[in-house]
Amino acid sequence: MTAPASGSATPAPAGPSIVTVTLNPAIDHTIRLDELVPGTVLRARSSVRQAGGKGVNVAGCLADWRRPEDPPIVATGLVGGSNAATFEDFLASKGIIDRFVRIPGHTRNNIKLLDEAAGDTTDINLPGLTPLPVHMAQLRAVVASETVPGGIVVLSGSLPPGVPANGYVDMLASLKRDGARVILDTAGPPLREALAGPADSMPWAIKPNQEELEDVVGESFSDINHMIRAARSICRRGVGLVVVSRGAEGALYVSERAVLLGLAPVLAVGVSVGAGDALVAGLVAALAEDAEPEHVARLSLAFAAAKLAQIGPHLPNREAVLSRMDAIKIERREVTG
Ligand SMILES: O=P(O)(O)OC[C@H]1O[C@](O)(CO)[C@@H](O)[C@@H]1O
Repeated sequence: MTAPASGSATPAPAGPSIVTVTLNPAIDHTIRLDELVPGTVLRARSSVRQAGGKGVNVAGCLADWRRPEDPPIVATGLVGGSNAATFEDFLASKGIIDRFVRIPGHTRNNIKLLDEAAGDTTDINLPGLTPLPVHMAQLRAVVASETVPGGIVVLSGSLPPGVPANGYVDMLASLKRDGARVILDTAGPPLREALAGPADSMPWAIKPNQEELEDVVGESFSDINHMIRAARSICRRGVGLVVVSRGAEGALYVSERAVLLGLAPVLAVGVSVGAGDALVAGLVAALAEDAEPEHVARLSLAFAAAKLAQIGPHLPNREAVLSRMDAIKIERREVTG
C-alpha cells in the first residue's frame, strides 16, 4: 500500500469490508420468448449472456449501490479459466476486486427462459465444474486473507459437484473465528448441514425462500405464524436473522429483536431472476450501516424491487433504489412461541 503524502490524511473507509463468495457461478443466458410452449419450436425475441451466480449478483448490486468513500467490494469463488473473461470484464466494469480462483474448464451456462406472456422465468441451472481439493484450499486461503473482524462475508449459492454438502460448515467456523459477520444464502442439503453444524459456526443471517425453509425444518407451513415459528426455531440455533423471501409477497424478517413482515406490491412486476440476490445485497447494505430492523427490511426489499427492472447483476442508481422504499409496508408481528 502507498503511504499517504506527508500532511495529507487518507480518509478511513466509510463502511466495513464486504466479500462475496460464489463457489458455483454461472454465465446466465437469458432468452426472451413471446410465450414458452414446451414441446414446440420457438423463436427467441432476444438473448443475452451475463456473468451470474448468487454471490456475483450480490457483488454487482452492491457495487452499483456503493459510494466512492466506501471500500470496494471483493468477489471471490471458483471460476472456469476457459471463459473467465466474462467475469473479469464484468467485475472490472463495476470496480469489484476480482479474487476468483481460476480452475480448469468452462464455467457453466445457466439458461433463463423469459416468458413474456406468462410474465415469469423458467430457470435451467446446470451442475457446474468440479473443483479439486487444491482449488478449495486456494479458495479458503483467499477468503481468510480477505476477512477482517467486523467485515461482512456473503456465502451464496449451490455447492459445485464433488464438494460435500457440509462444504460451507468449515468456512463458516473459520470466518466466525476471524470475527466476520456471515450471511449464508443457500438451499437444500448445504443449508441443512450448515444449520446442523456446531454453535460456533452458525451464520449471522440466512435468506431462504419459503420452500427452502420448509425443507430445512421438514414442515409445510399452514400460515404465516407457522413460518414465523419455524424461523424462530432457526434463531434459537444461534442464527441472528432469518429472512424468508416470499416472491411478490415480500419477505419475513425474524430475529430476537423483532418479527417484521415486509410487503412490497411492486415486487409483482419484472424479471425475478436475481431478485433474491438483490435482497441479500440490500441486507448487506443495511447491516453495513448497523441499521435498525425496520430499515433493514425496507432497504433490502427496495433493492429487490429495483432489481426487477434489470436483467443481470445490476441495480439502478441510489436514488432509484431509495425511491422504492416508500411503497414498502412493514408490519410488526408479535413474537410468540
Ligand atoms: O447457485 P445456484 O443455486 O445454482 O443458482 C445460480 C443461479 O441463481 C442466480 O444467482 C439467480 O439467483 C443466477 O444468476 C444463477 O444462474
